[in-house]
Amino acid sequence: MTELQTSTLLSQIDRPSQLRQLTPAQLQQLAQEIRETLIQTVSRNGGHLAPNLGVVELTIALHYVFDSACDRIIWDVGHQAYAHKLVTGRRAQFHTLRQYGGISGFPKRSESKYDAFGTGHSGTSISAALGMTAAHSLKDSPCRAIAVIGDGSMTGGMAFEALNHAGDLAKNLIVVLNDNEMSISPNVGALSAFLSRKLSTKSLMNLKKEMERFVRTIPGLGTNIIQIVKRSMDSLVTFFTPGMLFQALDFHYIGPIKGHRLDRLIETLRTAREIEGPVLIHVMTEKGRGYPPAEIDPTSFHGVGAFDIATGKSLKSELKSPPSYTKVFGDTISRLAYDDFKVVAITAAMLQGTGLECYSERFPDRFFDVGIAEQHAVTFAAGMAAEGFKPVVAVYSTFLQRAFDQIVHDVCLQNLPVVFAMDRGGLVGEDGPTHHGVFDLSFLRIIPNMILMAPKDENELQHMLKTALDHHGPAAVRYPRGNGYGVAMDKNPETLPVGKGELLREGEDILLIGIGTTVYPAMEAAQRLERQGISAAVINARFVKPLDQDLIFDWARKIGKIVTIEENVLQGGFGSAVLEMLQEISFSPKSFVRLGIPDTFVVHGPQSTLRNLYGIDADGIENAALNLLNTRDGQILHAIGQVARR
Ligand SMILES: Cc1ncc(C[n+]2csc(CCOP(=O)(O)OP(=O)(O)O)c2C)c(N)n1
Ligand SMILES: CC(=O)[C@@H](O)[C@H](O)COP(=O)(O)O
Ligand SMILES: [Mg+2]
Repeated sequence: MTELQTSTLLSQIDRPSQLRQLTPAQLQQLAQEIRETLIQTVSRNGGHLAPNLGVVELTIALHYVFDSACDRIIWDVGHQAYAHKLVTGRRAQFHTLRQYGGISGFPKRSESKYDAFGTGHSGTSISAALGMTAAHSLKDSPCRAIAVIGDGSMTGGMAFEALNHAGDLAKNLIVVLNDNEMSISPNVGALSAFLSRKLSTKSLMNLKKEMERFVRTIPGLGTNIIQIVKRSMDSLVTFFTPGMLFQALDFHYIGPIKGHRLDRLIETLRTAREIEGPVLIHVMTEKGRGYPPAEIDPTSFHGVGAFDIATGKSLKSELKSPPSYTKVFGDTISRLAYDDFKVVAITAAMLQGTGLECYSERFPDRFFDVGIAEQHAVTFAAGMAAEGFKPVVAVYSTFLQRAFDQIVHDVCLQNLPVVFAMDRGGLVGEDGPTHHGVFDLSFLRIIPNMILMAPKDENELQHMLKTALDHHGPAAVRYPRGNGYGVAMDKNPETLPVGKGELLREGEDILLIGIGTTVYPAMEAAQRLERQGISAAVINARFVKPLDQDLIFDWARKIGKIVTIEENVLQGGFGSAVLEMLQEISFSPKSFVRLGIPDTFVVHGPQSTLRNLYGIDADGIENAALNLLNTRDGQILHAIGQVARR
């Protein structure tokens, strides 16, 4: 073996096969260098620090044992793939992590041949790895597929569907269960409790040793009897440990293994590679390992903004900023739950992210964290609604996508009063295409019985939540990632008239109709247009469904030139709804432009950059309005997102 002679080993690793040239001591040193790089980079760019620090040794071991040019390593969620990126040829770009134009914070097939499968949503790795394993077998390929899944992600139904199928297929799949006893917050559920039976495992191991010793002291027992006792003790140990579950699913179970011991990991992975049939390796790791602030508070360091390395403190300005929409949601729902004991809140492992921490402390009996199980969350809510409760499913827009059928079949078809509080609606920023919540207006507005609204600011959010809870059927409120505008908050949340928008500004030349985050930019564009002698009317639609037909038709008829603006895909979204409504009443506007996200997956980058890119900020709306006013009457322009700049 040629040893690499350098103090910075990482700078010499251009491809994973080079890891095999390193000595055990060098591999340890590399782990240290990777940790330093992770801390440095994430402290500047933000990102998922604690999950990544926890899998440094596991990443090295996987790339050491497997030939990742051929074998497929699939990272579940993919928020822990930074070390993988560092050793697979992206070291030089790593400083651009999560930045616009830079490398993604998640595995991405278009970014590297080593990113075997794109991820961002939880629970997909075992299915994908099993699909690859089945494909390899059909192709007669020797390549292996390895799913690396966290204990949190293992709480999702899809992971179990895949395990069930894998046991049946009996192919050579390897699943690495990365157990740090944490989801974003401490992991919940019976499975989690079962997996963490380590103490009992230890005591059972001791018991086993003692029994063996004892049996050997009994005179006259032949080796056969001793072997039988030993074997029964082995099954006893497995029976009372996590192995039992996976063995019942026809997996070979190995573990629990210490996940920061490179030698153990390498040895175990080598063993697993030689086993016929599906194998599950249970690896115990520590979230945040090697950076004390993250070890102490792995939840805050799960995903962080820029921070000071010495103190671990956020570098976000200390200046008082307006409350986030998430905070306003949490405060409002607590208030509404105080007034009405039938209000219950449900999260799918996003306690902090959805702003339910205070609520969960005040109303522990009426709070349910179901694990990373959005589909179950929705049908669970439907069950509670059927019994007269008013469930609020607090969920990121992007994660609700996977519960579409539950919304249709279990909630809307039965017209049950479930409230969907959809945080992170619209462009979320640095997490990128896996996390942008830009489809919800389209996929929810097509479902009968659903009402769907989006607030223009944080004050309107509290009113919409009250409106949703007062409604006698399914209701969805969609709001963005980030802070409100700092507007005055009305003292009490009020019920808004369902299906009514508001006219914010009268005008004569052009009509701007915004929804949610696009309303204030539309107002700003209108002010800029006014300075150029153009009079723009602005409507805040408030509801995507039902639309305020009277208000929109009234102004559409008066002005005839219309721009709709939405932070959603144009396909089937808000603008489409307005067009359909006008067509239904046989009204043809003189010209019509829809601004929104075109038929594409939006990359990662700051929200402001992305909004500008797709022309849904004040600049874009102003430009679109000027372009439209320069066109001949009688033209219906179906703008596709980016509008040509003047
Ligand atoms: C479908 C879905 N729901 C929610 C999330 C948000 N989320 C990202 S990571 C995470 C926790 C994952 O826990 P685990 O798999 O144990 O990984 P760890 O962070 O502990 O390494 C959650 C809930 C997601 N990515 N996908
Ligand atoms: C990986 C994942 O899905 C979450 O950690 C997500 O990145 C959180 O996003 P927010 O930062 O918007 O809460
Ligand atoms: Mg975990």
